[in-house]
Amino acid sequence: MHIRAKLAIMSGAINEKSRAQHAARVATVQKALREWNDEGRKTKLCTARPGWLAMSLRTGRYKKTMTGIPTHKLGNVISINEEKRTVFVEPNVTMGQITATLMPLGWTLPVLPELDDLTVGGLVCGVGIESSSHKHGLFQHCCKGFELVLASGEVVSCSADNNPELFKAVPWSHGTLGFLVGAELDIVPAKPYVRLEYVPLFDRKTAVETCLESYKNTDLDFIETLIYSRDEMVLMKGAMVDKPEPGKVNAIGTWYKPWFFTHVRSYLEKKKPGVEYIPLRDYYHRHTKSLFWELQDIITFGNDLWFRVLFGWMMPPNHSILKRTQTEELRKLYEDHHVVQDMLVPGSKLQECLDVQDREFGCYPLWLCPMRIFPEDAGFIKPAKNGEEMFIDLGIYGNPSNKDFKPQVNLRNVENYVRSVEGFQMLYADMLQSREEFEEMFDHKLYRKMRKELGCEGAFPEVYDKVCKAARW
Ligand SMILES: NC(=O)C1=CN([C@@H]2O[C@H](COP(=O)(O)OP(=O)(O)OC[C@H]3O[C@@H](n4cnc5c(N)ncnc54)[C@H](OP(=O)(O)O)[C@@H]3O)[C@@H](O)[C@H]2O)C=CC1
Ligand SMILES: C=C(/C=C/[C@@H](C)[C@H]1CC[C@H]2C3=CC=C4C[C@@H](O)CC[C@]4(C)[C@H]3CC[C@]12C)C(C)C
Repeated sequence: MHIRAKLAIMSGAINEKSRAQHAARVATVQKALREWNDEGRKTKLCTARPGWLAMSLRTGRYKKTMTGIPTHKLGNVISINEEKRTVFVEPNVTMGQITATLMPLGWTLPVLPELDDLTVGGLVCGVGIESSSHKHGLFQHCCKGFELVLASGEVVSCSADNNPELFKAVPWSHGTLGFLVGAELDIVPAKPYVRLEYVPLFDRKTAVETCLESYKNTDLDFIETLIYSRDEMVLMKGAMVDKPEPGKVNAIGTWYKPWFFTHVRSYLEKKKPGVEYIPLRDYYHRHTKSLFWELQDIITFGNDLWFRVLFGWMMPPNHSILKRTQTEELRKLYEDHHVVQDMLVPGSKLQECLDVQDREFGCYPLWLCPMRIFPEDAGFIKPAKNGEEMFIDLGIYGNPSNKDFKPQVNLRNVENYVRSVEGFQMLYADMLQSREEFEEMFDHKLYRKMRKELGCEGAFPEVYDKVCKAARW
């Protein structure tokens, strides 16, 4: 089957047919926009993808008041160009779909964010990061081109050579310049296994130095750190390989296997490094089964052996079902007593940033994922003034141990700190900054220029108006 699929793709037969089907689906987006124009542009626009499907704790209030454009009906992989090493996909294609489609053909994405349900549209118009970002940058840096439908209904394409300003302005724009209907993404050869080296580290200062040094190693395909307490962390260094060493394969994605973060923690208990060979797809989706470590607060016995053996195949509960069935009380509980945040800070500030995290939240475990911000790619994000390219995503997910935790105080303090070190906040999470503070964190120059040129005012809200606290519940 895979060989036949490959032959058909190479002959172009599938590519041509699906391109025609894609054009028909784009026409439905254009039609919706024409109707909105004909009806006198009564409200602003957003996508019609229901808010509870979004990979965020929150749901946009604006979904109820704005006109929804049905981009979420576009969910197919359209064509693969093995010579050019690209794949053309529609915006509602998910990361799970991408690995299932590309890997049997021997390809993968350079940056493949790890939760199965993340969509290309959300990662392009928001931001995407993964443990290969120390080498390849953000999801946006692995995109060759975008196809958009503007508020007027016109279809435009952009890439580094064609319409380069629009190309730079789309990432982080949250659907406020136009509707993404297609994206051409880089692909790279996939190997069947990841050789993963686990390195337990015990003293914060030296551990952070060791991590920062390793993050520079672009010979590694993957690198990340999980931090379990002030002075306990495990650095993981991964490289794609063709063949595993006998007896060292660990298919961590199998339903009865322990949650990945608990498996990683076992290296702290053993107090010595180790090497395993993990099937590539299992590696990519290693944090999916336990939603990082969020599932331990939802199904407290979810990692017990009996549960894994009997019900592990059902995990994780779909985040959108959890959102859809969330009561107001539970929502409030999460809002007041739970942190889900990703702060992108310059590497040189990591030590300090961990201290700020301890003081304001005191959440553990933490996720460290290094990433590059290249000066030439800057758009909504500004490169560091001192030329530093290595940033670290500090992922904070869990219940704060700070007994006096108040989001309005402690999250605000962390946001202020991140802004003061020229860092960035990922915008899928609660964002409490004022409009002025937000404009200090993110560069609005190119964005505003594009909004003017494309006639976005009156058609789309600004990013701030989609991501601030008042816009979501
Ligand atoms: N590893 C990672 O990188 C992770 C990233 N995330 C975050 O989750 C989000 C992605 O989640 P996902 O559920 O896929 O996406 P979302 O539905 O959350 O969309 C994110 C933003 O992109 C806009 N958008 C999505 N598709 C389109 C489109 N076709 N055209 C125009 N605008 C669009 C949405 O607009 P609208 O609100 O109008 O629908 C929204 O503002 C990103 O913001 C990402 O940063 C979360 C977890 C992990
Ligand atoms: C951004 C990153 C990772 C983020 C994840 C840890 C969170 C992204 C979306 C979060 C969730 C969405 C909805 C939920 C429903 C609630 O009832 C329970 C919590 C949750 C499952 C919540 C949990 C955390 C997320 C999965 C990195 C990788 C850049």
